[in-house]
Amino acid sequence: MQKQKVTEVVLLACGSFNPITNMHLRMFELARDHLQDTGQYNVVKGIISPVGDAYRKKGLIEASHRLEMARLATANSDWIKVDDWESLQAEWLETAKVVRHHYEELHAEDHNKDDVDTVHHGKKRRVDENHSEISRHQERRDGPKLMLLCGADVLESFAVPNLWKQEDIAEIVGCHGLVCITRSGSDPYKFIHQSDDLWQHHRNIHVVHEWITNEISATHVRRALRRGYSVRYLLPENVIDYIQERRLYSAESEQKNADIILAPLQRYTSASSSS
Ligand SMILES: Nc1ncnc2c1ncn2[C@@H]1O[C@H](COP(=O)(O)OP(=O)(O)OP(=O)(O)O)[C@@H](O)[C@H]1O
Ligand SMILES: NC(=O)c1ccc[n+]([C@@H]2O[C@H](COP(=O)(O)O)[C@@H](O)[C@H]2O)c1
Repeated sequence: MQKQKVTEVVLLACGSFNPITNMHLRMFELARDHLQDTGQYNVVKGIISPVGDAYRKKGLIEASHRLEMARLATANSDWIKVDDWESLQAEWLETAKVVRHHYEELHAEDHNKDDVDTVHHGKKRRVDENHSEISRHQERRDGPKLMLLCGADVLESFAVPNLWKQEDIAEIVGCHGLVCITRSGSDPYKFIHQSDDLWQHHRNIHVVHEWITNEISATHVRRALRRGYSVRYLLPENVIDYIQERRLYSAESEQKNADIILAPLQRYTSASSSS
């Protein structure tokens, strides 16, 4: 019997992580179990990429703190790492660009090994050229695949008018892959079924059903913190200590960016809706 080829996978989670919660960590475990159960994949690394301050979401505290909390939360993990590249960018970056950056990093060694002009230089090119380059590259190489890891709310946000560029969704889902964790109130299977664009790539979308309904969200955690309620068991202990020592979340911190009339994402969406 022919042995099935096992592909190495790196999981990338992008988000605010304001703050990181146990659910964010659990997402990685769920995704790894699910992919490895198929017998087709071996998950070798998880990357947490907190969004930069320029995202200007209401209540978003400084990236330096969000990074440090994510580092504390993953200190005991031998496979989940925190990456600061996205958070250090002066401007907000679309997720497709973050995925591209990490894909390039992963394959940088390969690129150095040969002279072939690959996606490494794709940054300056049009996105469709990038797509075919990534596909060609993936066909040629045995290197790890990069998959975006997210909750079902992010998948469903693909349908919010002008929030995501179609070519970005095609690049993320079509060229790389998506692992989506169910959240209560979401139905990712139905969502994928109803979208012709996503259905085209449905084999690249791995839906992981979280049977232990878990609605820990950073919003709930911040709310509890500013009301002085316990958040024990929702976040790692060392993250709670970090927050409490610095009094990071308060009514005041929740008002951060509240006066921003056009946050970068809205600017981008209104620009693309008028073009
Ligand atoms: N309870 C959950 N179940 C499944 N996915 C989750 C859950 N909580 C967060 N995620 C996912 O984690 C990723 C990063 O989350 P992010 O910090 O941006 O969102 P969040 O925890 O929902 O925060 P907020 O409440 O501030 O919007 C996203 O893909 C999000 O969908
Ligand atoms: N067009 C895009 O690439 C796009 C749009 C909306 C959110 N995102 C990303 O999704 C993640 C989660 O965002 P929220 O915390 O706003 O749900 C963030 O990393 C953000 O950068 C990307």
